[in-house]
Amino acid sequence: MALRTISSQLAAQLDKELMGPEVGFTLEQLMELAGLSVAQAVVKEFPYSETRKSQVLVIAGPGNNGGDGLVCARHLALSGFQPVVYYPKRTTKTPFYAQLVNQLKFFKVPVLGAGDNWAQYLDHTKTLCVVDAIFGFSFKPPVREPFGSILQQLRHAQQNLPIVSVDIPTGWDVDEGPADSDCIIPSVLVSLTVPKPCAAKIDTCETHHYVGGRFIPRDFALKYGFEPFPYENLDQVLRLH
Ligand SMILES: NC(=O)C1=CN([C@@H]2O[C@H](COP(=O)(O)OP(=O)(O)OC[C@H]3O[C@@H](n4cnc5c(N)ncnc54)[C@H](OP(=O)(O)O)[C@@H]3O)[C@@H](O)[C@H]2O)[C@@H](O)CC1
Ligand SMILES: [K+]
Repeated sequence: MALRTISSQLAAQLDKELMGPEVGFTLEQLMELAGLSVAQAVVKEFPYSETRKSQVLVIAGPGNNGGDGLVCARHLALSGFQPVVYYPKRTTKTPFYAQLVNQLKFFKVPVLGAGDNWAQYLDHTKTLCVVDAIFGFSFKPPVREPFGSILQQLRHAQQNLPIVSVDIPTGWDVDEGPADSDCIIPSVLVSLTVPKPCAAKIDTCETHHYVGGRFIPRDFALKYGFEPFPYENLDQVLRLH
C-alpha cells in the first residue's frame, strides 16, 4: 500500500487546528502523547532486559520536537531504561520546557547542557540507541550551530549506534528528504500523526518506520486527505514497515 503522507505546510496547519479554539487540545497534551509514542517505539525495537545495556541518549532540540524528546526520556525512565538527555539550546518562550526538565530531574534523569561532555554517550558499548529529537517539521536548512556539529558526530556514530528519529530525521528536508549523502540515516523513524513526504525517501531495508501520535478521529484524518492508521488496542504506535 502507498505511504500516506502530508506536506510540512499541511502538518503545521493540522497542528494549529488541533490546538485552536474549536478542538482545544493543549500543546502539553499532544506532546505527552507524542513522547509516549516514541518511547513505545524504542521499547518495541529494543525490548528492555536486565542483562543488556539500557542507556539511551536523547538529544533534544529547541522546539517542540525537542519537547517530544524530553517527554520520551521520562517514559523510558519509567520503563526501566537509563536515559541521558542532551539539551544544548533551551527555550524560555514558555515555562513548560523548564517544567519538563524539572520532571526529568525528579526521575533522576541527567540533563546535560551546552559545554557538557555529551559525546561520551555515543559509545555503542554502553549506549543502546540515540533518540534524535532535534528538529521536526519546522526545520529550515541550512542547519545552524551547535546542531551542525552534533549531526556530524551522529553521522560518525550511526554505523554502530542506532538512531531513532522523532517525526523527521534531523537535517532532512521535510518534503524532499535527505539533502545530501552526509545526512544521518536513522534505524527507526517515528512519524507523528501522519508521515511527512520525506518518510517516503527512507530505505526500508535500513530504517524501520512507525507512526505514532495517536490523537485524531477518523473524519479529521480524512479531511486532511489520509486514511486513519489501524492501531491495535491502546497501542500508541503502529509499525508501517
Ligand atoms: N500534531 C503533531 O503532529 C504534533 C507534533 N509535535 C512535534 O512538534 C514538531 C514541530 O515543532 P516546532 O514547530 O516547534 O518545530 P521544530 O521542528 O521542533 O523546530 C523548530 C525549532 O528549530 C529551530 N530551527 C529551525 N531550523 C533551524 C536550523 N536550520 N538551524 C538551527 N535551528 C533551527 C527553530 O529556531 P528559530 O528558527 O525559530 O530560531 C525552532 O527553535 C513536530 O515535528 C513534532 O515532533 C508535538 O510535540 C505536538 C503535536
Ligand atoms: K527529529
